[in-house]
Amino acid sequence: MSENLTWHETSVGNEDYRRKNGHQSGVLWFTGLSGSGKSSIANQLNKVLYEKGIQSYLLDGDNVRHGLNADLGFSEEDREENIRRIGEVAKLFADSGTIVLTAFISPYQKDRDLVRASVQAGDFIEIHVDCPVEECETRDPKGLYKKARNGEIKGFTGIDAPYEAPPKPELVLDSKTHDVESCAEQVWKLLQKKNWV
Ligand SMILES: Nc1ncnc2c1ncn2[C@@H]1O[C@H](COP(=O)(O)OS(=O)(=O)O)[C@@H](OP(=O)(O)O)[C@H]1O
Ligand SMILES: Nc1ncnc2c1ncn2[C@@H]1O[C@H](COP(=O)(O)OP(=O)(O)O)[C@@H](O)[C@H]1O
Repeated sequence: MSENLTWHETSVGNEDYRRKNGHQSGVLWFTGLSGSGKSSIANQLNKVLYEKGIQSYLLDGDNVRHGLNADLGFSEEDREENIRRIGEVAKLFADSGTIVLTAFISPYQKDRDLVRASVQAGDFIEIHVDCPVEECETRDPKGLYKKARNGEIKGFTGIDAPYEAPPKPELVLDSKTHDVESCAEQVWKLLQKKNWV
């Protein structure tokens, strides 16, 4: 970090935004294999939140890699930096009173833990979108598993790059046996139980 920097306190803060919005803010961190359903479920939940008048925003893997993280690839170091930057952005959204939904593979537990540790205690909900790799490969919505099997993509998560399933997530969604709406509904119920909404 550069020297000669001073943190500025702002006159309007997180509690003010939360009071104005009438709900809690924080990070809903969806993690799982490619094709497990992170984007579909987070999108569905975001729609539900929007329709209920809740201040929310979805940060999605492919989209963020088109802009903010366009310089990053899929080595372990680049994935770490990808998640670090997304964590910083998510933190800013949460600070602004928003429920931010993130849909990234985020395969390493240490990277997810760093994001959790960077926000206020209780403001991070880790959601494992759990789906066997065989099912993800059958779905293969973008044809990437096929490419990975053909050797056209190297270091593909679940094929020849690791995915560390979270040992203690706040929620596990079984997206093989539950449809998108039902998975989104489970997250909504958790938000109610935790008095976020
Ligand atoms: N090598 C490799 N491994 C995994 N995924 C790959 C790879 N190359 C490209 N893609 C596409 O990039 C999307 C994953 O980006 P993420 O930013 O979520 O990845 S990570 O969290 O940094 O691991 C992922 O999107 P999702 O399918 O939505 O998960 C893929 O479309
Ligand atoms: N229960 C489910 N939850 C989420 N996606 C599902 C489910 N069942 C089938 N799908 C399909 O699986 C694919 C998941 O793709 P996507 O949401 O892009 O996953 P990810 O963001 O994890 O890569 C979509 O084509 C979706 O329609």
